[in-house]
Amino acid sequence: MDVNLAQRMQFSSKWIESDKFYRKYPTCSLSLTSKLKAKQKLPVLVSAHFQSKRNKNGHKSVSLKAFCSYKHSASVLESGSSSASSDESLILKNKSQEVGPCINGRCIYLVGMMGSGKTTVGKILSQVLGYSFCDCDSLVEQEVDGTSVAEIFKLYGEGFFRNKETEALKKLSMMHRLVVSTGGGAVIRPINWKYMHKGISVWLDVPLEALAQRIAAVGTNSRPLLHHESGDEYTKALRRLSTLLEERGEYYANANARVSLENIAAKLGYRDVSSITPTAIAIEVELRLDRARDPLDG
Ligand SMILES: Nc1ncnc2c1ncn2[C@@H]1O[C@H](COP(=O)(O)OP(=O)(O)O)[C@@H](O)[C@H]1O
Ligand SMILES: O=C(O)C1=C[C@@H](OP(=O)(O)O)[C@@H](O)[C@H](O)C1
Repeated sequence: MDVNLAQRMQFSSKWIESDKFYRKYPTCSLSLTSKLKAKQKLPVLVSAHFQSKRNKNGHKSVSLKAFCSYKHSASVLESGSSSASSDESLILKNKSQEVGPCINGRCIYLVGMMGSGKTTVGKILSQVLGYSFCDCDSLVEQEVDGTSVAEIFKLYGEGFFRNKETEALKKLSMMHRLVVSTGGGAVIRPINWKYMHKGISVWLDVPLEALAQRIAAVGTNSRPLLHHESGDEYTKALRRLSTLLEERGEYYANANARVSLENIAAKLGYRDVSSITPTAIAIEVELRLDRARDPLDG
């Protein structure tokens, strides 16, 4: 949606700068034509009525009506609606073009608890950055003749899996232009950090309840560390994940950047983190990569 607005806009009864609007509502696209930029000096009051609805596919649709009043007369400047998901994709693409040269081919390691979205977000990021995607668990499975992670745990134990995971991270650390989805437990070994610090690591910090909901929706079969609990899938996942997070929280904090879903929800005005799309999370990862570039330079 392309709505011409003057410099300031009224939104939800408070005044905000148009550039702040982008930061607060990254799914919205507003632009000033050069003609309107010139007209900014006119004493016009522009206000916008903004409505966001979710359609049956779960995609957010945003409609905006912009009003302009000048010398006691008011008129609708422009109105329209658009799907937030397509806006998000565009923002992500634009941000990738900015961030790409800064990260300069370094690998991106996504760390976080099981179910935090490392694979889902990692695939999206790799695509927009023109990187390859690698799932560290899949690499381990390949190394053990296609045996699944759950089977590896059952047949050879966790120690064997952790050694294979370290070997896989060592191999990956010699590569470039990869987005790596690491296993949730990769953070516990200091040697793994030595490898991951060759690239840029980002912690996807997702509240436990949301993790348990996601995992319960797909079942715990592929996640052997969740097998020992009793109860329904949600309770089982929540109980075990909370112990694991207590043990691991400080290790995740070793990452170069943290993307907190609670913070994204607050920023976007969502009550619940489950409304945040993987694309919106990928945008936030790129914003962090952008900010992380200075201390990482050189
Ligand atoms: N932002 C999101 N909103 C809702 N569900 C998500 C989101 N990100 C991932 N999921 C779902 O959560 C589950 C776990 O995601 P996944 O990417 O496999 O996590 P990880 O690789 O960190 O274990 C999958 O079923 C995925 O579809
Ligand atoms: O948290 C963990 O220790 C694990 C997480 C899993 O990966 P995901 O985080 O991709 O589910 C997998 O590596 C293994 O089941 C152990």
